[in-house]
Amino acid sequence: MASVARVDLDGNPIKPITICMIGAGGFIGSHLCEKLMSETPHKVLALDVYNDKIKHLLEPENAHPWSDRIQFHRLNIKQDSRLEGLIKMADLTINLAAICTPADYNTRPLDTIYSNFIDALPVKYCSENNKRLIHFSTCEVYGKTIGSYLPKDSPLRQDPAYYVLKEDESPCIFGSIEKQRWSYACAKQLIERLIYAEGAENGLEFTIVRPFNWIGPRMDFIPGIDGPSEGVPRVLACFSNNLLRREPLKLVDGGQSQRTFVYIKDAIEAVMLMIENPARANGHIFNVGNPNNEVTVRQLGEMMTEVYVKVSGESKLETPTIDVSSQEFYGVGYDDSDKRIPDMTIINKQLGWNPKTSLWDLLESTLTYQHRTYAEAVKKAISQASATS
Ligand SMILES: NC(=O)c1ccc[n+]([C@@H]2O[C@H](COP(=O)([O-])OP(=O)(O)OC[C@H]3O[C@@H](n4cnc5c(N)ncnc54)[C@H](O)[C@@H]3O)[C@@H](O)[C@H]2O)c1
Ligand SMILES: O=C(O)[C@H]1O[C@H](OP(=O)(O)OP(=O)(O)OC[C@H]2O[C@@H](n3ccc(=O)[nH]c3=O)[C@H](O)[C@@H]2O)[C@H](O)[C@@H](O)[C@@H]1O
Repeated sequence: MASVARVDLDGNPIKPITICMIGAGGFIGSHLCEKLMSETPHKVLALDVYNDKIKHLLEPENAHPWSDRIQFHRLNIKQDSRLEGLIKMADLTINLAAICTPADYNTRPLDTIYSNFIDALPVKYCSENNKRLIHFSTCEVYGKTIGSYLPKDSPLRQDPAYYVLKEDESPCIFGSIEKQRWSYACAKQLIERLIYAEGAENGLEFTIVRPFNWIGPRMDFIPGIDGPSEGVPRVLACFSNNLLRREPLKLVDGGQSQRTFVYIKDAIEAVMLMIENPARANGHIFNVGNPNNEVTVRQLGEMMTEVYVKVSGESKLETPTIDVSSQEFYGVGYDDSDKRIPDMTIINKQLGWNPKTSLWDLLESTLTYQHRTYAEAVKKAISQASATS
């Protein structure tokens, strides 16, 4: 409870602070706001163009005990003179705002680069006003592994030195310029360098977070239900949509790419430690992921299919997956990260954080949420579409 004395990792009492959270209405922001409201005394100035995912925290009729600790400001950081004032009112700024769905990187590369680099004005305002910044980057800054460039049968591909991703050692390896997939990773890399330089030259107190595929409830949207019918969200929402509609899951280029997935609730614990332990978090870049939850995308699809059968009580399709080329699914200029295993040394040492939830368990709670939230709406949309066709 907020009234119980809370201490940081060094045993010092934690003082209540005001946080300016940009992109608070998104997937990660909504979970972070929820945690801050229910378990801490901190105040949040929540900035976003949308607030659907945090409405439950804002509605006054729910008479929440935290209603005087969260304030929503609807604004687009591209063009709003209120931004600097809000950053000045806070002790800490957390910047989550970004275009971060791969389907946009090669089809809307300009918007992607502007959103992830040019629009990151909060860096300048934090530096000029001596405010602490926690900035969300991405594991995509590592790009492809060194191992992916070795011959297919090279035994070195099995050596962790060629694939484990380390904040202070691994290079950033992107494809050629016409592979516009890398527009996002490259913009994120440059903003990391800018933040690092502000730290080195102007004393900006910063922490950079590199999330490795955080997943859970409220991630992205279900096309045609709470997002555009033609929209392509990230893989969790794509596969959830297929399962809800009883369609085969589409495996891009055979689903051979590998990912490690971490449960959003575990990852939020890591962000809380960063917020409340500035002396341990400032000046660091942190991988936040779960190296134990590695699967190929094909294995993810198979596991989601099994879990969905369990939580929905529906039968499995005869053909649960189909292969689709990346060109067909994402268009020209797509490319992929082959494998993403986070090294955990720095986050273990500085914050003592470790993820807890297995992939099966996190999929079970997430797909239970997806089924409860969307199954009826999807059925209705399908029957309406068949009635009008
Ligand atoms: N979810 C992950 O696993 C993951 C992985 C790597 C990196 N990240 C990074 O974490 C951050 C948050 O990711 P997320 O998954 O919550 O994404 P999200 O799309 O759900 O949230 C981003 C939020 O930012 C808002 N936003 C974007 N541009 C804005 C603008 N100009 N003005 C105001 N608000 C704006 C959006 O409306 C959205 O609510 C992003 O920077 C993303 O690159 C996330
Ligand atoms: O979440 C992260 O850590 C980062 O990675 C994501 O990139 P990626 O993992 O490639 O995004 P997804 O859309 O979730 O795709 C994962 C894999 O599934 C595949 N996929 C996706 C959707 C689908 O229907 N089928 C399918 O096989 C993709 O080709 C890719 O190999 C996004 O770039 C960001 O959200 C973020 O920075």
